[in-house]
Amino acid sequence: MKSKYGGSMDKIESIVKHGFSLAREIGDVLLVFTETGRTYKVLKKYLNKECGKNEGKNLKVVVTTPNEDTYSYLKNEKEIIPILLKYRNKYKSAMIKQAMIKLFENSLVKERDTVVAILGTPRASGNIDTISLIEVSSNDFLLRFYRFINSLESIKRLVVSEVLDIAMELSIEGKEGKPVGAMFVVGDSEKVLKMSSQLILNPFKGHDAIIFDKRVRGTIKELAGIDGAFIIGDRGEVISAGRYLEPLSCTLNLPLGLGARHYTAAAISKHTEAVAITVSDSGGIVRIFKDGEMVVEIDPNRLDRECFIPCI
Ligand SMILES: Nc1ncnc2c1ncn2[C@@H]1O[C@H](COP(=O)(O)OP(=O)(O)OP(=O)(O)O)[C@@H](O)[C@H]1O
Ligand SMILES: [Mn+2]
Repeated sequence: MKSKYGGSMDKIESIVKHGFSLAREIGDVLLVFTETGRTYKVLKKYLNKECGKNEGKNLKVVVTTPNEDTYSYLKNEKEIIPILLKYRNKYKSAMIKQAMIKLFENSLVKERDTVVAILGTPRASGNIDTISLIEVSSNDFLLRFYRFINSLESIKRLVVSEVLDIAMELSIEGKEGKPVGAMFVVGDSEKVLKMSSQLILNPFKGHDAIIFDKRVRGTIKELAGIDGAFIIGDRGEVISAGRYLEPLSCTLNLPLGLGARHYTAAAISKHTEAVAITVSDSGGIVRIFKDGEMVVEIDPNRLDRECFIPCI
């Protein structure tokens, strides 16, 4: 039977059925990707069926979508954990990476966990064609990100996750169709401010702006590309933009080819408790610096071989 979205229903049905039974057999988390919610509706039959019940197996079922309407529908569904993806990727591995980052940020996955993902070609709704096995501990990128995000105390983790979302959106969307660079310095702001000075009048002065506010998010994206860094407090307060960082000089062990933005980000993270997140304006790669090290490097869209996730 052809579904109105193109993929044949029987194919989708059997992928969901086998993905679910695989997850029950060897997985800790079942991660289902859906645009319209239809794949979830196929899964729901197995979740509710007597034999499908995950008795004695606390299998977490996460359903993720980039579609706000689908997300509001999923939020009312029992037995699943809905996650909203902030943007649509071009590649399956990038889509899985985005979802895995969300799972880490929400403490839904532990280091030794196995995740079974059911997905299709991104941006082609209804075309479920892949079951993927993700072992956090055997994937270098995922393991590094997992350990980084778990090294942060809970509030800071929320703030860093929000800033990382903004950085990833800037990387994907750019500004007026061109790549845009940015640097965000999160936490230990008193010390960071002492090690920096305003390049321009501070647009956030006196505004009590908070990073979780959608209007502030929009303002930051509008201002992205100006010289200097955004300074964000431990609780998400946006303290300044256009800030020139002058950290003490230090020897850093960074990959070759990075310039002043990245060196300064690493240096400020070495001399303070701050985490620095950069978006490169040549290529859009997002990098995270902590304790003077580049701990994570993410290219939200390129098919990143090194962390290509094996798909069945
Ligand atoms: N010390 C600093 N403090 C704040 N911002 C800085 C500092 N150094 C550089 N930047 C910002 O980084 C931008 C890019 O500088 P540069 O090209 O040297 O860095 P980069 O590491 O090569 O980054 P990109 O990959 O984006 O080109 C500068 O225009 C400036 O806005
Ligand atoms: Mn440069």
